[in-house]
Amino acid sequence: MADTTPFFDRLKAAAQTEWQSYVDHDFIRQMEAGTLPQAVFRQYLEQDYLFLIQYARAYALAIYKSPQLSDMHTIQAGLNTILGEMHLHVRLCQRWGLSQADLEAAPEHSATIAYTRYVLDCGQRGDLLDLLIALSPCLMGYAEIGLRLAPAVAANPDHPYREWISEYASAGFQEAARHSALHLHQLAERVMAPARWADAVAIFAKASRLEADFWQMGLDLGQTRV
Ligand SMILES: Cc1ncc(CN)c(N)n1
Repeated sequence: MADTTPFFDRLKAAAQTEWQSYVDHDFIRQMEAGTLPQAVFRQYLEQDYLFLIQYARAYALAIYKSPQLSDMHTIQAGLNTILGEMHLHVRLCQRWGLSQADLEAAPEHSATIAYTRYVLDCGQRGDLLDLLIALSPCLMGYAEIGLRLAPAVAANPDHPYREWISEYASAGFQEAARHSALHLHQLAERVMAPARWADAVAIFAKASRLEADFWQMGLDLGQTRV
């Protein structure tokens, strides 16, 4: 009998260690507890803005790699979510006196380059499925983290990371993640040969590990630049 488990859930199960290292990173635990130092969050957020610019390029590449017009429409919705997300970064950074131009002029950290260029490379050398697998930890992981952290905000109206958590727990972001997961599943059903499974898991595991490295970069930078 064919496996009807959603493709994304199968990837998560196959790369459980890497996935957990991402969604249960110490950065997230400290954020949930409200103890994450602001210097760490700020370093992370500045790099995340640069990350999202490269991610938007990867979504544009996904449109280029789309075999069907319907794929393009779905990916365009994901791209809009990424571009919309950047308003949060601009808003929060403005409170620290950082303008959008300052953010764009900041140098990319090697962890930002490693992750984003890995994803872009998956798209350049592979097909749309390879690229969507490499992109999937981004939306789906933050949606999972947003839901997990939402009760901490509900319990504490003065939670220092209320705005950030609320963005990823929001109905709009959750819906975007659900749409992306469904699209990934439908595309895998259309084009995925069983022989590709090991490569698919390898891409997903690598992207999840690079997400974990991204949190770690925030923790490390925050310690050195207080
Ligand atoms: C590193 C990273 N990964 C995912 C997301 C959610 N779009 C993000 N903002 N930053």
